[in-house]
Amino acid sequence: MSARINPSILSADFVNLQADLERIASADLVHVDVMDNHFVPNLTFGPQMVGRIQDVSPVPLDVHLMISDVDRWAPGYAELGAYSVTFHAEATGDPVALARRLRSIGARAGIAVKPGTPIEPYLELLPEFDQVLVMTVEPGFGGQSFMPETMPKLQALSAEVARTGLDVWLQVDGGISADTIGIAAAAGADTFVAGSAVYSGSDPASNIALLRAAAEASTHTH
Ligand SMILES: O=C(CO)[C@@H](O)[C@H](O)COP(=O)(O)O
Ligand SMILES: [Fe+2]
Repeated sequence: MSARINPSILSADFVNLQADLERIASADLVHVDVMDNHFVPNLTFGPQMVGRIQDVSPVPLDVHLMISDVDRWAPGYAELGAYSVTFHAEATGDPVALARRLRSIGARAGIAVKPGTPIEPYLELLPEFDQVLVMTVEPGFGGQSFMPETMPKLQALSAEVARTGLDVWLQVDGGISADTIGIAAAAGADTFVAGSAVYSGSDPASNIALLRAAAEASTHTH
């Protein structure tokens, strides 16, 4: 497996975003955190801004919706061309219907769970999704500490992926660094979001390479 590294632009410079996007051209996807100050206590940007990011980004968009009323808003992100659109399980009453709608528009459909949300109810729904995002911090802010107690959810997901042979990506988001990425990779994650660990310091490209090497080293030894 080649580890996918998706830098989060939550840690980028919002007034020099195009330049900060070009600095992560060696990444697999760019992770775009949409927050509404309702589902989470923080506010970022909406469809107009994400549309412009889509226009200029050197890599495809991995949109993470931390918003309420997601059934209303998520399809618009698929329509503007996002490669994947991930919504929170806690924000919709019908995750399967929403995932089908996103796929019908042409996006990969992702479902995310907060640290306190169990994964068991979603295991049997895996064929409906292209990606599952296990939050490794409480959603809302970058720069928080990785929560290792979320790892059993990844182990359950990767066992189910192995059992079924489905091609579902297992993503982690929050507190991922060169020190923690190996823990998540060993538990079964294959797609890694990193904000502060990519944009801190002067060279995001070498941070991406470091993270990729650390994830792959850990995957190969397990
Ligand atoms: O969704 C979120 C936060 O809610 C993330 O995507 C953060 O942006 C990750 O930042 P770091 O923990 O890597 O600094
Ligand atoms: Fe995120």
